[in-house]
Amino acid sequence: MNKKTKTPQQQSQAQNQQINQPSPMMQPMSLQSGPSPSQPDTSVLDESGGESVKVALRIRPMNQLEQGRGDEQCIKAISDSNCQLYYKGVAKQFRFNAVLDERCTQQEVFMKCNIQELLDAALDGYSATIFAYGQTGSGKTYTISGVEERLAREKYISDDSEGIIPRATRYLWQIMAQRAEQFYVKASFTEIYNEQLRDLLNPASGILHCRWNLQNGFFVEDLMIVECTSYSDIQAVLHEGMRNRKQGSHELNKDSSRSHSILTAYLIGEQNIDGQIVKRYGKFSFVDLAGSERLKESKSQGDMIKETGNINKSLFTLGKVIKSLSDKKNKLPYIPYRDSKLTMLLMDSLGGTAKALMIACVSPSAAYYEETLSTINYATSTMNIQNKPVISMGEKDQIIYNLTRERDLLKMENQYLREQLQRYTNGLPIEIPNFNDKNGQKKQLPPLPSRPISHNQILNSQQNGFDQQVNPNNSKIDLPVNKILHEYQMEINKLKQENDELRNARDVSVKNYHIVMNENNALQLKLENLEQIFIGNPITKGDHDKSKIQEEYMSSALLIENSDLKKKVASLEEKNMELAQIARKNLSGKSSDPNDLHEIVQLKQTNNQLQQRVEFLQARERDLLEQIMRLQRQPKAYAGF
Ligand SMILES: Nc1ncnc2c1ncn2[C@@H]1O[C@H](COP(=O)(O)OP(=O)(O)OP(=O)(O)O)[C@@H](O)[C@H]1O
Repeated sequence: MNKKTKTPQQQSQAQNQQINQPSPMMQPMSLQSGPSPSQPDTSVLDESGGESVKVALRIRPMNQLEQGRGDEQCIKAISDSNCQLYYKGVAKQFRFNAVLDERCTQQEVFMKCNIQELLDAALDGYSATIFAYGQTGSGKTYTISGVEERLAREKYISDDSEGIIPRATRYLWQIMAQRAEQFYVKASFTEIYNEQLRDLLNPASGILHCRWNLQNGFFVEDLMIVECTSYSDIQAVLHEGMRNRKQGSHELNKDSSRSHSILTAYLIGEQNIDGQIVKRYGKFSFVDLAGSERLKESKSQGDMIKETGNINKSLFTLGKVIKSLSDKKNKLPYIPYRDSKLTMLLMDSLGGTAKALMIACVSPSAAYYEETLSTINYATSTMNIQNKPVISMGEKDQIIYNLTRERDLLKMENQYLREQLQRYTNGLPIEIPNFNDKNGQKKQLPPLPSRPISHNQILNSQQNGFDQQVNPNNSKIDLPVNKILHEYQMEINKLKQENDELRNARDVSVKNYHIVMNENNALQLKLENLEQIFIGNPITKGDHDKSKIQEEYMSSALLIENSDLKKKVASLEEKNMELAQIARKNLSGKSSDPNDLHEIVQLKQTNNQLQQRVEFLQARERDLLEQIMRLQRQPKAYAGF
């Protein structure tokens, strides 16, 4: 780890620059090739690109104190996402994105909270935050970092007890080595102690200030940001910070954290897109909050009483922020972010542009029922907070990025439409295109745009076109870049035109499909009706047995006069409808996707066959009617009936 001490002014400037522009002295990481383990983005997005803050509840095992007292359990997991809280024989159920019970290992926490997905997003340029919330001694530090005293030791040896930070950073380095971009990583570690900001990597710098600017929002001025060129560098950051973090010992936790800590990894990715270097500025923050406590329970003494007061005060403000963001009915006139340092620094993660995960930690003991209920209420409100995650990048890069994304999406869709139409013309079955290249490797889909887009938005953008046309006279963009942007725009316009034509051709085919489908249904119904008339009287060509026809006619005539017949006819019609539906399904095969154009070819063939059968039956019907008419003209034929 390279530690650099700067004058406060230099640091302030460097901070803003460093986050956005890696210093030329920084060594790019060596990249190796390998399969990309990147996962699909499974975040649920609303139409406006919003995404709720995810919440996992972790129940730690009973500790020695609780076991020794013979405490009863007040909370238990009943599924992967539900838990029950008991109080005086009454059980209340709560649902979270994940519920992790006392048997859940650290590795399972990492997997079940889908932390890899958040890390992938941070590498794509998003800001992501994981924060642990809960009563003192509930397992926040254990979850976020691991066993505190082990992490602070000079020689740290990794084991199963290690928490999210070591696992996440190790994952980051594995994935960075496999991705096509070049990454630069920096890290900072700060704590809020007694409502004052301190640098855990440079404690000598004293009390730091929280500032705000347009580019970064709230940030810690003069905070040391160190370059990390390897996993061991960031491990050293964790070790150094844990060593310097304010700790205290009280009745409920011998290693109680007396401060809120924030370890941030800045991930700057550089990607070459068609000869243009596009930069993205991802960020990952691991927040370990100090635990709330009741002085009566913790029996805190001396300075710790003041610390507890400050901890509880900032957590109270956090609660107000969460409440005002989540409770839409009782909205406060403003969100009280500025009421504490903690909420200022978490502004982006709560109701902002970051992806966020809260891990709410609780003790299972009934002795802390009230604290557990309070944590659950906070956690439940937090799930209602909507963030709007965005990728962070420069304006020029952003435009290029969005244009290439638009172009690639159009190319993909046009290729698919072309394939469909080609196959339809050749009468071949339609295949869903796979996105594998010739070597069987999964093709990388174009990266996400700055604002994640929903499927509808993709469709809309393809239907409505690229609304924000690039203005070639944009003075902020230099000339060569401007030319490139113009070329992109032209290419997109061409693709859009082709897309419109292909879509029209597809629409015509879909229309045909529906016409043929309806025709077939009508024919099928007709066929069923005709066949019903001849139930029990198989129709064979050349059947000229007159006496048989007479019988048929007479029994039919009587039936028609019978009032019960109407009911029978009605039920037969119902049956026919069912049969027609079954026939329809059989006709259309397994898929009823109107886009599946091959279906139309098959349907047309079936349609011809049905037409022939119906024509035959109609001829047969005419024949019978003629014979009936003839019989009517011979009254003797009825006499004996
Ligand atoms: N899931 C768990 N499995 C095993 N031990 C745990 C678990 N969770 C917590 N512990 C242990 O319980 C003790 C308290 O946990 P921890 O220090 O993480 O609590 P905390 O919520 O961070 O408390 P504080 O707010 O006081 O800092 C530690 O000794 C920790 O190792």
